[in-house]
Amino acid sequence: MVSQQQVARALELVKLPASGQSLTASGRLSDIIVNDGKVMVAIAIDPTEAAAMEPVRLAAQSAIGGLPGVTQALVSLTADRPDAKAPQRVPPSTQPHVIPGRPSQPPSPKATTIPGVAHVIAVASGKGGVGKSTTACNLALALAGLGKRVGILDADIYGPSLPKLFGLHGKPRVISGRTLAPLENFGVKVMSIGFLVEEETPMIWRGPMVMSAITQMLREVAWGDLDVLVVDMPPGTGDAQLTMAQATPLAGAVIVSTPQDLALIDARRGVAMFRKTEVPILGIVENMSYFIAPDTGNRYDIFGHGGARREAERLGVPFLGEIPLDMKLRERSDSGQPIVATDPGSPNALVYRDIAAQVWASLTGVGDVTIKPPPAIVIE
Ligand SMILES: Nc1ncnc2c1ncn2[C@@H]1O[C@H](COP(=O)(O)OP(=O)(O)OP(=O)(O)O)[C@@H](O)[C@H]1O
Repeated sequence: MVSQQQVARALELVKLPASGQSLTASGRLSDIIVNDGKVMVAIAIDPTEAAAMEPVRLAAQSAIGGLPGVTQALVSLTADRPDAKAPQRVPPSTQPHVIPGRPSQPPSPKATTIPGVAHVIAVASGKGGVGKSTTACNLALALAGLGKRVGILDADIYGPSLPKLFGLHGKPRVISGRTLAPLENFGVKVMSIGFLVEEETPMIWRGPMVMSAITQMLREVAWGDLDVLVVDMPPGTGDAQLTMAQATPLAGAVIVSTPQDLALIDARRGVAMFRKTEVPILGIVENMSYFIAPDTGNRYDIFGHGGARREAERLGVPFLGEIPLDMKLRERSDSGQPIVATDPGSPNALVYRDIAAQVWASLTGVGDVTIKPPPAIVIE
């Protein structure tokens, strides 16, 4: 098993071009994270040094990769965003590897697009546990059901749930160099940090490391041609989420909330965060909106149904739909059999399809998306 000390020693042999100083002694290294053969480290740079430091990054990566016991080395350059009064541009060819640090001066420069990907959308929530990942998963499947080419990226790297939701296990195949092949199920391409680290591993990340991991999953994955890439964002509206919203070329954001006042306050923060970064709000989804008792058919508004619709009206953003609290939905999600893929004709799957149609219409400006019921299966 490789240790942090061994990595630090290996990086002593990598020298900075200008001063000849060793990388380890330069004070530019972040914490070295070693996790079951995978090593992650970031090098702090000034944005103007991006091109000059790229060979250093590559040298560091191969020095770490050459250590016995290392299965994967991820080295990234990280830069604090330059002061707005004195904008400094990073050469486009090196942009993908430069990760902004703690943001200080909104708005940010727009992130570069991902070749082959027409629209990147975020699914976000102001707070955790409201069903953001469940919504992202079923929205992606519903978009695929509308005939779109869809990928989904798990940016919720503190608690990646897409492997479970999509019933996917195993490691992504390395296609060439650093490029990974996404995994695929139900016709949707999926990439998650959960494929790269063991399930039970506690994930301790520093801000720049979060960005570096997400940036690599965005840009060093062979997504191919996609109509939509859905990004399951980390929950919350802190610096990590703001930086993420700035560094990703987002065409829009879907906010997921439960109907309670407390959740709605957080959802409002989510809307404000995307507005600040000039990302259009595609709309708000109310999850766990109501509950229909399966035995009696009685309806219960457990969390006070309708709050998200009112909030959307107040904020002047579209209200996309209501997903009930539903045991079958939870069971299917938890067993890797998402409802839109495995029971596409069910009422809840149709709600997701309706939400997907509205999202697609907003992205493309096409308002005539009609929802056809899925084909009936005839057994003769
Ligand atoms: N409409 C629903 N009905 C029943 N259960 C649901 C519903 N939506 C989500 N759940 C369940 O709630 C739990 C949390 O959902 P999910 O992981 O999607 O939330 P999240 O907001 O992404 O959470 P986190 O912030 O922890 O990533 C899961 O067990 C999921 O199956």
